[in-house]
Amino acid sequence: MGPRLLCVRETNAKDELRNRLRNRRREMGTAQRASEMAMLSGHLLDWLEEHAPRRSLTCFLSYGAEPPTGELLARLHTIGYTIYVPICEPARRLLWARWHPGIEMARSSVGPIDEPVGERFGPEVMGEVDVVLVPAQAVDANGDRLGQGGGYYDRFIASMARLPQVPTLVSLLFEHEFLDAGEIPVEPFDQRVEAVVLPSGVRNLTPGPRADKLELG
Ligand SMILES: Nc1nc2c(c(=O)[nH]1)N(C=O)[C@@H](CNc1ccc(C(=O)N[C@@H](CCC(=O)O)C(=O)O)cc1)CN2
Ligand SMILES: Nc1ncnc2c1ncn2[C@@H]1O[C@H](COP(=O)(O)OP(=O)(O)OP(=O)(O)O)[C@@H](O)[C@H]1O
Repeated sequence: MGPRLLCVRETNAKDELRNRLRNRRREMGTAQRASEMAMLSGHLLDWLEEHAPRRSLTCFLSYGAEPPTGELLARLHTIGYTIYVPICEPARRLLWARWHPGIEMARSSVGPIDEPVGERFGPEVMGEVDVVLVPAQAVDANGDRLGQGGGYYDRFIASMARLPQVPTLVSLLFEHEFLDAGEIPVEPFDQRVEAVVLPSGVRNLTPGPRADKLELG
């Protein structure tokens, strides 16, 4: 099979898995999502003590049935973290804005979501950031990640390659969203995360060979 056909197959497989995972998140209900998030947040806060010496990170402002980050963000601010959140730009690029409780929000230029007002920062601000919390619908034991399908974080992570130091990439997942190695279909542009935080604890991931790159030669 040629590279182009291979990508069509992987794209369809991703969409199917995304739909299944989205439904499962909705079926969990608010109470279970909140309870898994509370357990996960405890592990994350402990882990950050060692992995975020400058107390600086990025986090997403959750929407829909994502792991709800509201209380985590407030807690991180209280204990002194500098927090950046993603800003959607045209052409599926991300910029970054500082976040703190009560910051004024305004409608995004590209979609029906609200984003903090204030200065925008490019990828170079990641030189000051210890950890990027990467939104995901699922991650497998290789660190391969399935996102919302915009490719925003894949592009952003690729754009950090030229920085002298890159933050640690970590996803927050509900327990059932951590999958066996190879369960996530991958395409050549997909970027991996290094660890996941689950309600049961932190898992550091050991990347296996890339199936896509092998098949494409
Ligand atoms: N909370 C949170 N913020 C986040 C992300 C995220 O996953 N979670 N993102 C992570 O990347 C970025 C936004 N990602 C997005 C991904 C897809 C679409 C979107 O419009 N999807 C349409 C399909 C559009 C199209 O294909 O033309 C849809 O789902 O209907 C919007 C934003 C940045 N901020
Ligand atoms: N580095 C890149 N350069 C150009 N296009 C890219 C790059 N990375 C991803 N894309 C495009 O983004 C699209 C979506 O990718 P993918 O399905 O992996 O998104 P995702 O990782 O689930 O989304 P997100 O990162 O927004 O959470 C792909 O069709 C791909 O063409």
